[in-house]
Amino acid sequence: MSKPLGKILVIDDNEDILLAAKMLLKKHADLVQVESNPGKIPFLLKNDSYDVILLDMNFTKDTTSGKEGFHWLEQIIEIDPNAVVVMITAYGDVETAVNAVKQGATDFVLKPWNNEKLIATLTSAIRLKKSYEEVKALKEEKSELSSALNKMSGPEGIVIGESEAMRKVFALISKVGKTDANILILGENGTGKEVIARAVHEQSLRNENVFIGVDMGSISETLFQSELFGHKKGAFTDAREDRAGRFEIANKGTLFLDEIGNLPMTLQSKLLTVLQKREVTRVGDNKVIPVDIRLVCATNMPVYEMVENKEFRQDLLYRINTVEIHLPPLRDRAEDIPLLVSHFLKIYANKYRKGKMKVAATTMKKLQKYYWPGNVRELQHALERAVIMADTDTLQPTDFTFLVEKKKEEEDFDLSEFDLDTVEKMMIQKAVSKYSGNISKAAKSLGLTRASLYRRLEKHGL
Ligand SMILES: Nc1ncnc2c1ncn2[C@@H]1O[C@H](COP(=O)(O)OP(=O)(O)OP(=O)(O)O)[C@@H](O)[C@H]1O
Repeated sequence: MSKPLGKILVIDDNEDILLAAKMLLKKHADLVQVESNPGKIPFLLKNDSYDVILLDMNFTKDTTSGKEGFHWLEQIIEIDPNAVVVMITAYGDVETAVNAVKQGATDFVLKPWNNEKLIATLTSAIRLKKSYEEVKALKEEKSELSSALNKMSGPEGIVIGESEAMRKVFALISKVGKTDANILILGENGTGKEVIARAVHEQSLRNENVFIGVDMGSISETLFQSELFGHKKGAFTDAREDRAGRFEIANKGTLFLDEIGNLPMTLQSKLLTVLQKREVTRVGDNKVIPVDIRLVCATNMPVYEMVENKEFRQDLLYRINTVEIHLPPLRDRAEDIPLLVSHFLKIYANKYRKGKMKVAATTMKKLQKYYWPGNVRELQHALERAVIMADTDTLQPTDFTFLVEKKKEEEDFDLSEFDLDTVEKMMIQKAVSKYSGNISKAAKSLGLTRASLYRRLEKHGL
């Protein structure tokens, strides 16, 4: 356990004072760094951070003006505006010391000091620094919270579903919600991964604390570390303020890393290190900050295939997937559609002041038959649009003509999921079947000669 005085820097040109300070303070502090040359202050502060700095007022022998003390105090505060500086001043020179406090010092001690008094002064100075830091962290958390709350102003929050698949999901959430197990939510776009992540947080013991989401797919490589781990003022050109990262802000709460499958390999290892150690260091700083978070990740990418293709780190996957929640696509749980429809209908009829609205039975059938490539999100938007455009209070199938039927096979054919060889094989199969085995026509449609199509048929064992 760390000692009450933490890390102390003592600057005095009198070696006897430094020795006495070191002997006394080392029992109460984790580190006592002593320095007789104040010119080294900038170097020392750039390479380490101190909980309190004990600074002599007068350095050049026989000088009692305190000028040098003021100079170095100013330098320290310029480097670290939150530094806690306790001035050492000669007996009888209280006036100068009071001026130093006016200029930013936290307190002062008189030379020769009383040991107990010195410890007490330093202890309350440290306490003051801690409360500065807490206020600062609270301010940062507050601003993050309000922006997170703004993003939540949509109809999120309630999880709708009564299908067998969704019941299983709910049962799993109530089983693992109260544990701190890492959760990986897998599902297509718009299936409700974020809604489920919030539900996990609501059911957890952390629900009085924050839920912080990060879209890993939209963070640029350069901003990754600063966004997630924070930065110190001046760490890079745009770092105008000290800033807490998402990990720090989520402390004691839930951190939701969305689209984790989109994270480049180089950043995956950085993330893994933090998840293993459960501590972060802000960019440009060397202070290690422990973080206590519950981790929930989500992706629509085939992470297991990605591991096989060396596009996703296996060790990272095993770190995040203690419990997996699979969200089935909406087309596989059409029995949830009527509930979702009435949920969104209520919200949008209310929002657009349309009074009570309903959907015709034929419309519901159409909606239940549709393929919903964008899942619940697409259904939600379809209803919003239909409500806005409707002239009567009953939505008819014609109110949804904008939904274009797509064949399942076409949807399944997502080129980005296959390698070149597989895509070639699929294209050939498609062409041959389209032209009912007519090789000349299939070859022509593929832009190949008959001979080269035959060669490829052989290569793919077709
Ligand atoms: N079961 C549900 N009950 C109520 N609303 C839902 C449900 N599932 C999804 N939604 C709504 O659908 C929209 C999309 O949900 P969400 O953002 O959670 O999906 P996602 O899977 O995280 O999407 P993406 O993969 O694009 O990030 C949201 O507006 C959400 O409120």
